[in-house]
Amino acid sequence: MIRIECQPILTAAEMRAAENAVIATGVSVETLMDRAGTAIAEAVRRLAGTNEVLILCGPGNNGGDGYVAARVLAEMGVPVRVAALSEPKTDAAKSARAGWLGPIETLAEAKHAPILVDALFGSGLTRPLDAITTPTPNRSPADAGAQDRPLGERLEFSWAPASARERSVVECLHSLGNAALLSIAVDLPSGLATDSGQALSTPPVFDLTLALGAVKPAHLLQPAARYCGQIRLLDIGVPTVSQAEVLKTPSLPTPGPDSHKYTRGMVAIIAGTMSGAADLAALAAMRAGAGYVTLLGDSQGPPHALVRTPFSDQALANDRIGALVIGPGLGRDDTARARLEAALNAGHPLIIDGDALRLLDPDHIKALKVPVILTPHAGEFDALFGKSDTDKITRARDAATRANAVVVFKGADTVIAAPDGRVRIAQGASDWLSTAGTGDVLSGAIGAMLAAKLDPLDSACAGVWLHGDAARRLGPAFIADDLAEALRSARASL
Ligand SMILES: NC(=O)C1=CN([C@@H]2O[C@H](COP(=O)(O)OP(=O)(O)OC[C@H]3O[C@@H](n4cnc5c(N)ncnc54)[C@H](OP(=O)(O)O)[C@@H]3O)[C@@H](O)[C@H]2O)[C@@H](O)CC1
Ligand SMILES: [K+]
Repeated sequence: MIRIECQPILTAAEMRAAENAVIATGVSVETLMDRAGTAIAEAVRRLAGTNEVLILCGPGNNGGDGYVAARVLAEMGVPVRVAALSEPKTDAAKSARAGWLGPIETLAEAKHAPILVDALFGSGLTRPLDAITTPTPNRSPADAGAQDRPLGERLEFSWAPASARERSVVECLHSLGNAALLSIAVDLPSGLATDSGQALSTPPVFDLTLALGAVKPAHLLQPAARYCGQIRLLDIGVPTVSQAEVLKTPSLPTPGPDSHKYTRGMVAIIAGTMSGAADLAALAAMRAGAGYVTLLGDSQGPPHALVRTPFSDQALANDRIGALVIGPGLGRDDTARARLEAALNAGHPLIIDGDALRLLDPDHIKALKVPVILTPHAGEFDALFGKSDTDKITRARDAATRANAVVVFKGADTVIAAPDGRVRIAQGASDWLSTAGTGDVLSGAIGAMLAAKLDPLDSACAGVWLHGDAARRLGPAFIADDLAEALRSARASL
């Protein structure tokens, strides 16, 4: 089981292409399925101990992985049962099914077990699970329970119309998941759309998802990601490359004996109508490691290390400024517009956030000759680039190309896109980040990275990573001031 940090992220089609490339070298689908099922069985055995395992198998290759895992677990001596939704449809899944010599229960009648393994649907799911009625096996009501059926006896399913007494697949999955001590999804929790991260149906929240061969967008994008629990990658011998990767822990420059405040980087923050937001960005820039932070605008108070200067074209012209942050608390009045115009023309690398994003034209940004990082949340993104039903990765990538800027599309699933198509997605954001001022903190942290001369994509990634790590350290109910302070601990952990 491999941690997913830094791993390539593949869509369903990209994963199929990667598998087909391996198949073209003479490796059969059955071999890939055998590798997948064996890796699943090994992972499950480590977690299950002596507990009984129930594996739910669907009609496609995800179900095939489940049958292989069941066979291998049984060979390992782990108590295992199988429940199926229907007969397998693909040749590989049929062959995997044939290798399982134990009985098969119906999903609707399956009794729970301490360990639940969901191999109903993976990357092939195209429609909601509720569209499925539970199948009924062709056997008499007097027939004994499936568990008592002799080894190897086949159970033929037929598809019956839904009746009031039939349980939907979603209901079965929830009730078995709720009763389990540990629930594990094979590749993806059943019900999730691989590429968009939408929940076509609502699965239970799993404890662990075992991604096969590669991380998929649904492991990271909301709402899908919330159902995955911990995510681990299983290697099935399929080489993968992608321009999209899971955000990694940054490697940041540390000061040496020759360092001084300017070599560590000077960040200027432009204040506006709500100076507290600019104060938060400034504090964050300092705690993220900037050598010199100046706040241009009308504000007072600690910390004393923050250099407060009235806004002027002359103050903005300081050629030591390595990153200029504009937007937090800027307002949207004429003064705000004038300050934004001055910032765009100042010739410094820019982080544009908050109110400034509401005043911008993306095609204007494209014409700028300096590195630009935009940090919109969903509302600001829609206002700047327009609404769309397309997935978040594609939207962020298209926006980055259109504006010729790094775009940090914020949220519980922050997507960072560069104009050249590279994408990084953060995982495991704290839900407690949903509080006022955390966006201001992020813009300051990114400012510190850009001023330290990291390239724009690396700056955005490092800022998002530090921000996420600081939030995790704080636990519940922190405020943005705490978050800015905690950036120091996040940096110290590197
Ligand atoms: N390819 C490889 O080399 C390897 C692939 N691997 C594994 O394969 C998985 C992908 O397999 P997959 O493509 O067969 O898709 P899967 O998720 O099993 O489901 C598709 C089936 O479900 C059906 N179906 C869809 N929606 C439905 C609905 N709502 N209600 C009812 N039915 C529905 C659909 O029917 P159809 O849409 O064609 O009518 C089809 O029969 C992947 O996640 C990984 O686990 C590994 O073994 C490694 C090697
Ligand atoms: K699954």
